Amino acid sequence: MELFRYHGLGNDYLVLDQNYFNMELNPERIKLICDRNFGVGSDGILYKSNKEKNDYCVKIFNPDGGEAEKSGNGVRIFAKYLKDAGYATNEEILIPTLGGDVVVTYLNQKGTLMKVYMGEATCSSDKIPVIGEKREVVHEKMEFQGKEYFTTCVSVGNPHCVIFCDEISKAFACEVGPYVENSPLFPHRINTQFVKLIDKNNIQIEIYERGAGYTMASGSSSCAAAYAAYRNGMVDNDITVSMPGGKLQIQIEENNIFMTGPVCSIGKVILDNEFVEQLKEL
Ligand SMILES: N[C@H](CCC[C@H](N)C(=O)O)C(=O)O
Repeated sequence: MELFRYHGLGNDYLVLDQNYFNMELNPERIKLICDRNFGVGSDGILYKSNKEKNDYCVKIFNPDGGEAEKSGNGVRIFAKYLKDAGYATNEEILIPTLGGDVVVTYLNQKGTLMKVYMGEATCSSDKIPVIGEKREVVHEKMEFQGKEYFTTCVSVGNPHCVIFCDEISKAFACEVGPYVENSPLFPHRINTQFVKLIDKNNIQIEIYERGAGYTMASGSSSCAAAYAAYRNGMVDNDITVSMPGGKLQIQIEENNIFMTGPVCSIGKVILDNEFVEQLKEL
């Protein structure tokens, strides 16, 4: 059984292609594969099933075993895998995800840099979702861990809670993030970004992901944080998002979101039968 490791700005994923990994996935198997001590270790799994009628369809799983509607680094990685594995030969492809279709344009022959149409962003409470009456969740006071924060909530296919701060840090993201992720305000839980405004074209973020915790980078988080800053009138429509793992370029056209960034292939992982037997028991 083989799987393929990639990363997008230090947000690493394992690609499981049913042609090389012929085992059904379940939450327990996902958790063990993603475990950084007892398994291969990863920020998530990108699964290519043979059951889909569209060959480019991807299922996205978080290390906690839950399924995500979309992943920005994930779709860039999956597009690179499709090219590396010889499935994709065109310079532009459409990848269906649970949270809507994305369109990937390869910007070089190797496919290590690409521009992705991530779909439409929205702050509408019913689309995220956020409990309460239907409204635009922009600059709304919310309480987490007994403290009040002004938040802007965004869906780009998956849910995000964006909090603007004068200073941000990994420690702060890891302290507050779990309370936001699991707040009763968010029926599907939520990804959280802590955002420092640099200028009209630059923001810096720290990320606490739903089902994954702290990550070095996140494509959908970058889209959500940039869109939230745009909706609050803080930035223009061309924003560089800086994260601990690197930078992504976000462009906003009305509510349409475009993300440009790199992907890196790390290598193939061949699972020993001993570990495969462990997975089969789950
Ligand atoms: N944890 C996210 C999915 C991965 C997002 C992130 N890795 C990205 O690059 O967008 C969720 O549950 O919606």
